Amino acid sequence: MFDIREKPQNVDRAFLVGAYFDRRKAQESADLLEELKELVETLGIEVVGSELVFAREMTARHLIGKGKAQELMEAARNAGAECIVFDNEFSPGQQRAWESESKLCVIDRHEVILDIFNMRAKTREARLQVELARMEYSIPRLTRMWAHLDRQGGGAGGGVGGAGAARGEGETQLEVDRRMAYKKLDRVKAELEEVKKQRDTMRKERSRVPLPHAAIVGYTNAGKSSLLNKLTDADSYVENKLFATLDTTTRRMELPDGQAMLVTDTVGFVRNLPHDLVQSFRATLEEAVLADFLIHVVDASSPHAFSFYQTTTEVLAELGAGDKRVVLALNKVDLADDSRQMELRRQFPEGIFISVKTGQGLDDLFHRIHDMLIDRVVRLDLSIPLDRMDLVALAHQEGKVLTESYDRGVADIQCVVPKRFESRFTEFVAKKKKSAKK
Ligand SMILES: Nc1nc2c(ncn2[C@@H]2O[C@H](COP(=O)(O)OP(=O)(O)OP(=O)(O)O)[C@@H](O)[C@H]2O)c(=O)[nH]1
Ligand SMILES: [Mg+2]
Repeated sequence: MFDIREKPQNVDRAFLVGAYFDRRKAQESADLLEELKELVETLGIEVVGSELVFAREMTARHLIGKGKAQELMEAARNAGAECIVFDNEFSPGQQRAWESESKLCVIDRHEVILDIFNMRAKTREARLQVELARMEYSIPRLTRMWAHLDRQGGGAGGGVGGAGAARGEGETQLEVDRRMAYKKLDRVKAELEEVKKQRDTMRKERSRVPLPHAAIVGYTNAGKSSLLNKLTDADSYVENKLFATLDTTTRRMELPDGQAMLVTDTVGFVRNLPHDLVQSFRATLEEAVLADFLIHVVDASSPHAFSFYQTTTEVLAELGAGDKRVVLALNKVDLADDSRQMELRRQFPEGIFISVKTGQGLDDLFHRIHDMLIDRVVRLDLSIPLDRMDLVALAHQEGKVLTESYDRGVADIQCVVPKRFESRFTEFVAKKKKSAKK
């Protein structure tokens, strides 16, 4: 069988490297390296050292200059690291070069995130999505895996290839491995399709009850699951960890005025999230794309709040949810002092300060959500001819019919329907009755 390396499990100490090639990016790269530290620690790996490197140009073999590369390898070894983690994305070739010269395992940010996702994925769908993303990442790196096995004296039969992977004539072992890997990839894709179909069915079931639907989105650790729990008395998995949630949970909630709606919790975003990982979580995030509006949660206590906010909006745009209406909730305001709050007010004039922990600001949030629901529906007075009874049926099905009467081949109805259906009815909007002025 084709297996993906479970490398970080064998690694206890890591040395981090972040390289930047434009002096203006110094601060951003330093922040990202700090975040990488958190990501690596999430995997249970101790960070024994790190270095931020400025390089004038990228090189094909080591990404950065050879002398600097050797210096870093030396530093990593001296610090007792078993692994070098790069904040930049590596080509498979660059990764190989670093590994063979440093004799340490070398991974990049992409692989760290894949491993965290792998650790966290719980439902079948999330597991399949992660497996798919990891396979897509690993296949171009198969030569490297194979080299590892060779070195361990494992060779044929172990890890890659295996039973049923008989080598065709003129086929190298590597080609056999690739063929097997692609076969497995297709299997996982097919299985995922199946799960998606089930999810679609569930969604259709849900849309039969025409409840408004909001999705909670935001950077990882912002407090999305906490907010869902607070809003719905639900029991979503809350933890002070990155990517605690990898599946979407949809729950019903009631606003203080008794109005019901659905709320979905989603996976958190992170800067430099591998593109294919975003793609593979597209299905899960579809909930966000299909929701009537979004509740964007930002961790107000983080000095990086604004850049977290930007990342989330960028990923949302990439997913096709860029033009959704948004309620912006600046959470954890209990941890932000007055001057910080003033700064946030400048950065996010439309934001609502909340604290899921203390309950502060939740009433404001409810109000804003309530406002969102009001302009989601439209009230119509209609005169529909009887040969268009399908529209009367549509009004019943998708909205609420308030009054209904039949007279001389025409159905007069007053109804409230979701805005997206309004255009279907415009032709039959009742002319205003002539006012009896004369
Ligand atoms: N001080 C404070 N902590 C909060 C607040 N809201 C959430 N937290 C904490 O923030 C951490 C992250 O909360 P989660 O709800 O798991 O965050 P999330 O956005 O769902 O995170 P992921 O699922 O990892 O993307 C937890 O330790 C929460 O207890 C708040 O208003 N104030
Ligand atoms: Mg969560």
